[in-house]
Amino acid sequence: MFGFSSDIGIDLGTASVLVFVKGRGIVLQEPSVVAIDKNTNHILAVGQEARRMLGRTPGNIVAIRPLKDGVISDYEVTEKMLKYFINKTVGKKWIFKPKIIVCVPSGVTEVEKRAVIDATNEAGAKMTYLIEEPIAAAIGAGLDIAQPNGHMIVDIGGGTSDVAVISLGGIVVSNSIKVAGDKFDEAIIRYMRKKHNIMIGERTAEEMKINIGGACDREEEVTMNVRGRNLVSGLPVNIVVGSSEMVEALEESVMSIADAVHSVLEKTPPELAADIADQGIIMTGGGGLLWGLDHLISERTGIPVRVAEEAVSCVAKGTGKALDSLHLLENDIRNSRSRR
Ligand SMILES: Nc1ncnc2c1ncn2[C@@H]1O[C@H](COP(=O)(O)OP(=O)(O)OP(=O)(O)O)[C@@H](O)[C@H]1O
Repeated sequence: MFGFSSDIGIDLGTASVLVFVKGRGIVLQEPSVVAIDKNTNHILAVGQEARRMLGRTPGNIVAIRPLKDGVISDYEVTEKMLKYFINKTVGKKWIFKPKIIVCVPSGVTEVEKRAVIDATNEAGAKMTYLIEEPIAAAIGAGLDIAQPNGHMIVDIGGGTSDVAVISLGGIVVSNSIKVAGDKFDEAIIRYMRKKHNIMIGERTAEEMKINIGGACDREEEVTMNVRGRNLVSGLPVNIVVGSSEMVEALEESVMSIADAVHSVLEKTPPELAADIADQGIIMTGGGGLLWGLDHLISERTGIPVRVAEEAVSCVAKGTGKALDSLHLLENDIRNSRSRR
């Protein structure tokens, strides 16, 4: 059965992929994970199903996260994953191929941009456009970025934290660091190994971050039962971990994000800095939901911080909305040659 395709916005994230279809909104949100049979090179599962396999695969199966630190680390697998998600969204056979906008972190190099464009074209786009993450996040957070008014966006994803000052539809000052949600998880794994002699998996670390993690101490300590493997005995163990321990584990990562925000503010022209001081900083992305991070950045900068509504889907929504203004955003969106 042949179908008509609609234009698509994709937030191609390190942790998850979100797909926005014009007229339908966000239609897909799945982890950026692919499970592959190493012997045959066949894809066994993509997204949610593949994520369940992370850390639990037999020798011949590998569960891969093809994006690392906000950029494509495994090109072929990224292309296959994109193909799968695009097919899942619009079907396999189109009369017209869709135009696709993909969102990339503000710090990506030309080579990395090219890799995203090629993978998307290979996956079936008629034309691929790129939009920088902070611009998409700002549009998704409902800001009117076309005005001569300074806005600061802090988008904390899985692989990168993007800090940007936006005015008149463009980025004036920005910084992108490879410290975000994934580094929080790694810090928790390291902490558990050092302090408790326990090895935990990535998924457990993420659960701990979401349930008891924090950038500063809570009024009331919360705890979680954590399962792992004792490094000395090699046996499975259960221990109770408290939220104040997580503050200690995450301190260094959280501080580098606060430093990045501070350094962008230092480089911001005074008029725009005054606008930001009036309106506050907007935080988006899943990593921005870390308990108390808004509070910590606000304390460090003296500027109020607001976490955007639906912080995780903000970038995808903004990418989708940008489909309506491709002509207006031509300066920020890099066009690519279409492929046959
Ligand atoms: N409530 C929460 N508290 C803390 N972290 C969270 C919460 N919810 C999600 N996260 C984290 O947010 C991160 C994913 O965020 P998001 O989906 O915005 O990233 P991404 O767009 O895939 O990554 P990137 O933009 O770096 O490519 C993950 O590290 C996830 O563990």
